[in-house]
Amino acid sequence: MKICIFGAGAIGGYMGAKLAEAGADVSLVARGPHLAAMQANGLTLIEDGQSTTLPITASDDPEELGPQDYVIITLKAHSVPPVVSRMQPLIGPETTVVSGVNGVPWWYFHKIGGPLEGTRLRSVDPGDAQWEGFGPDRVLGCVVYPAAEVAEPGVIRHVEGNRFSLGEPDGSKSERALALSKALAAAGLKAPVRPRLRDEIWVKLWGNLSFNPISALTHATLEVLCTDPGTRAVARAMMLEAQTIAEKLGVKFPIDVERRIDGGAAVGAHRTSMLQDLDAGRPMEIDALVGSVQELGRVTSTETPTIDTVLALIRLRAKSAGLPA
Ligand SMILES: NC(=O)C1=CN([C@@H]2O[C@H](COP(=O)(O)OP(=O)(O)OC[C@H]3O[C@@H](n4cnc5c(N)ncnc54)[C@H](OP(=O)(O)O)[C@@H]3O)[C@@H](O)[C@H]2O)C=CC1
Ligand SMILES: CC(C)(CO)C(=O)C(=O)O
Repeated sequence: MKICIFGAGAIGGYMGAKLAEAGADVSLVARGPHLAAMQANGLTLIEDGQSTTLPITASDDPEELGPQDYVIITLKAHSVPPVVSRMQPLIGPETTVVSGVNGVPWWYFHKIGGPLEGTRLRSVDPGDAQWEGFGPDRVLGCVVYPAAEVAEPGVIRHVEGNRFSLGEPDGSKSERALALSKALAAAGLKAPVRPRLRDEIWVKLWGNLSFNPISALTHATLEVLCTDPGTRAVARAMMLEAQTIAEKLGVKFPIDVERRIDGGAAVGAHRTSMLQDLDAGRPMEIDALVGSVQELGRVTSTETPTIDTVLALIRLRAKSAGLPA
């Protein structure tokens, strides 16, 4: 089984290192100093205080790697549409594309059934680049739970978690989903195949939708913003608007908003990825995490006053920092 991880930074590097360690046929697409370091020295994973360096196939040229059984995309959401055409050499007739990206996935309305079947999402797939360039039938969904970072070029530090939930858009336990799940499990990762992946997408998205922009606007850690009564109320209002949208789309939430916010507080003094991106002058995943939910609000005729307000503020914050909004 040939697996290529496209955009092998923190999450893709972590998954790639675990697969390589287990002897899988895995290659990574990366760029810049991180790629150069992996090509020169291999990929180093720091996990549980132990550092392991592995030889790895890494390239910035998909032509060199050729068609794959699985292409696992672990780019930031906004980085995907511009590189769909560059990914084509990795894609053969049987290739499965796994979308390991936070936020509402571009394939959300594929095989959902009902009147919204096939609806495209401009916020996450402008110009239908992924819908047309991959084709939704190739897609296997993925919710990414681990936290990791690129400690220095070529070096991935695992922070916590090892679950990558997988799910077919139609909820089936397909052969391709089960085979990937087995390969990831053999690498020591948890990769359950879920019949209702969209439910998990929303529980994760609840946090990213609200905690991420609030942290970037206030520079507060998760612990602080989830316990401060004012910002907790803003997060709650955003999450309740999202819940109304999701339930109209058939989602069942296994927990309530208060428990989700308490879970955020329990993570402690974490600076969300959006705050880290803002501080580092990198584009933030605003459209995938917040704009997409506003778009789903329009699609389901749901009012989203708090999401609209926070989205306007975070977009302006990005603009003032000279970043894409
Ligand atoms: N990190 C985490 O703990 C978690 C992340 N996620 C989600 O996972 C996804 C990936 O995040 P993360 O791993 O943190 O992101 P990273 O930025 O660490 O990884 C993406 C990598 O792709 C590279 N890249 C970008 N464009 C290209 C290109 N055209 N060709 C080759 N390489 C490219 C980037 O290089 P460069 O640095 O030069 O841009 C970077 O190394 C996001 O959606 C994120 O929200 C989810 C859970 C936790
Ligand atoms: C906020 C958190 C921890 C989960 O909601 C996250 O995923 C992020 O920092 O992007």
